[in-house]
Amino acid sequence: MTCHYARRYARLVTMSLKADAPKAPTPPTPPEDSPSALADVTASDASLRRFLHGLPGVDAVGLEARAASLGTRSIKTTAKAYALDLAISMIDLTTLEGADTPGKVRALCAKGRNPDPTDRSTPPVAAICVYSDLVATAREALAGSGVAVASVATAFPAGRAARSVKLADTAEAVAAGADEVDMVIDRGAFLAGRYLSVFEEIVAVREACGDAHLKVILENGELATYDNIRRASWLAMLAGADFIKTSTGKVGVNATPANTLLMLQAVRDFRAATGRQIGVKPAGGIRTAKDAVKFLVLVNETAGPDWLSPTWFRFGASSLLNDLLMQRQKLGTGRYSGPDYVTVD
Ligand SMILES: O=C[C@H](O)COP(=O)(O)O
Repeated sequence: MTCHYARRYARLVTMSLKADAPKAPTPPTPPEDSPSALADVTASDASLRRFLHGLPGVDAVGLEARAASLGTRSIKTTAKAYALDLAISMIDLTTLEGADTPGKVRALCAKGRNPDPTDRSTPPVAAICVYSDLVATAREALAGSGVAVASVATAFPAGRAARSVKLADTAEAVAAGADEVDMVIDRGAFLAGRYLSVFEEIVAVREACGDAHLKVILENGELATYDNIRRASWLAMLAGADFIKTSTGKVGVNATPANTLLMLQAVRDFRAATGRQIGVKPAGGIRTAKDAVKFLVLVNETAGPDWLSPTWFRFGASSLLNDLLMQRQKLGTGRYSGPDYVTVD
């Protein structure tokens, strides 16, 4: 990347980060020279480092204050009904336990495709997310439902394996019928500043995905700083991620309003710079309808309404659906059902 491009992109990002209001919903026309500019950015370890370290530093206090203030917004009852259904339709209903069985995955698939058998107006979830060896089971259980199969891959959650193993893991998941692959980045390489190695690995996994969508998990809880989360977001987007995802759900700090807000800014700015829209998936620790609605407010106010659909925003969650169903039922009938209303996963 030339200094000219570094300055130009840094300026563009700085400008768009200054505005609090969401951007216009129509994707802007990308700069005419954007492909060559992006190729320059990733031409070498040095140019990639220059670009990532040229991104504006994150004002941590401002970021957290903004996330907290958006979290206090209340929404009207009519908007709440819409928000609950939207949140359900955005769930990647997840089971990622060592003790997972085909039976458990089949039960989860049945729940995901028809979350409330007493109310057929309840939308299905977006996807069922499982380990790669259970993809075939999920594929069969979801046949004809329109619910996607997502598979974690690349030696999830640690990502500590040879690249050949990670690529084989990805290829197997896709061959078994995964529509979406959730990979983890090599945090060790990232934190050591070996950005090009992380970039190349994402590119290789992207290739192994074929037509499957690629979600790139940054594992924010291990990246130590907000500046690193911004850098990792840009790195993943430059490498061809379809989605950037906060966390595996397996470390101490997972999705937070602040780190999700930061990633929403990144996808907004990336689209302004390149014309390419990338999705965002907060995952881990999102368990209540109240929290889900707060995240939807963040999406609307930061990236904008273009991201308010399952195509561009997902919740990675194992138990959020239960609370959304309880709140949905309360909204419809004025009371909560008994404890048997939702299945316990
Ligand atoms: O990607 C999804 C997470 O692993 C699920 O986390 P959770 O059990 O905290 O909802």
